[in-house]
Amino acid sequence: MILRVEDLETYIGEFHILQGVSLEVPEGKVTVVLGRNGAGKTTTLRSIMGLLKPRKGRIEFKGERIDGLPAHMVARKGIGYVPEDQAIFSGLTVEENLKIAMKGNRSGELLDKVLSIFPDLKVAWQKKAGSLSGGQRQMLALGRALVGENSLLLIDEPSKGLAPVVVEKVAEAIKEIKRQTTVVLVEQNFNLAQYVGDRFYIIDDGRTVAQGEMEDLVNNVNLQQKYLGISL
Ligand SMILES: Nc1ncnc2c1ncn2[C@@H]1O[C@H](COP(=O)(O)OP(=O)(O)OP(=O)(O)O)[C@@H](O)[C@H]1O
Repeated sequence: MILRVEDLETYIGEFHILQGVSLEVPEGKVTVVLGRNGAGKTTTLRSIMGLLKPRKGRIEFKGERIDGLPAHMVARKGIGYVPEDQAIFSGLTVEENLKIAMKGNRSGELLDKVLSIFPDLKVAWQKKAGSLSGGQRQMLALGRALVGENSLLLIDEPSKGLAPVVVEKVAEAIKEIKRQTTVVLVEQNFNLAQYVGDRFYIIDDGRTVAQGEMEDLVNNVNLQQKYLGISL
């Protein structure tokens, strides 16, 4: 397991938001985190990333404890985070956004790979990120996390606000990303989750309530109705 999260408890102010989240993330796979609005999915990613400090529990990355470390240290260990609101620099070009994210890596090999996954970015190379479409901005956010040579990516709802045809592109991109990097994906779009996911976790009311192979969830209508509000 590249990442283990055990019985995590996180407060936001006085609110006890996470009350026991556990995850085991196998290397080279996409682990999807599902759950209703407000269940605690984003809070889980932010806690792993060191943006929120958990009050209890432990987080191990490659066998080493990372809970309590500040976010820049967690990032340095090789965990990339693509938040819902896409951390990109609107005033900079696509090229500048990617080159900043490359840190010390100058080989260009990773950049070539990223541009082959996202050919749209090559076309928009000299455009300001702020002038891109929603789909292109999402691809730039994913591209930035990828060129940063991370061994784990935490991706929060990449399909949010995108048209179905663009969601398909994002899905294909995540399949490609999986060939290079382990992924933890928070996603409300069940079709996308099903298409790219290998394993799943369901979080409800700040707790892990179910886990398993994605295929088992696809076949378990009861579980889908109980926690995801999917009615068939
Ligand atoms: N700054 C905050 N202050 C108080 N409560 C917060 C704050 N941020 C989040 N919460 C609460 O924490 C709970 C979990 O939020 P979180 O964003 O982790 O949920 P989520 O599962 O990612 O849902 P969504 O899909 O709506 O983003 C929610 O009830 C939310 O209202």
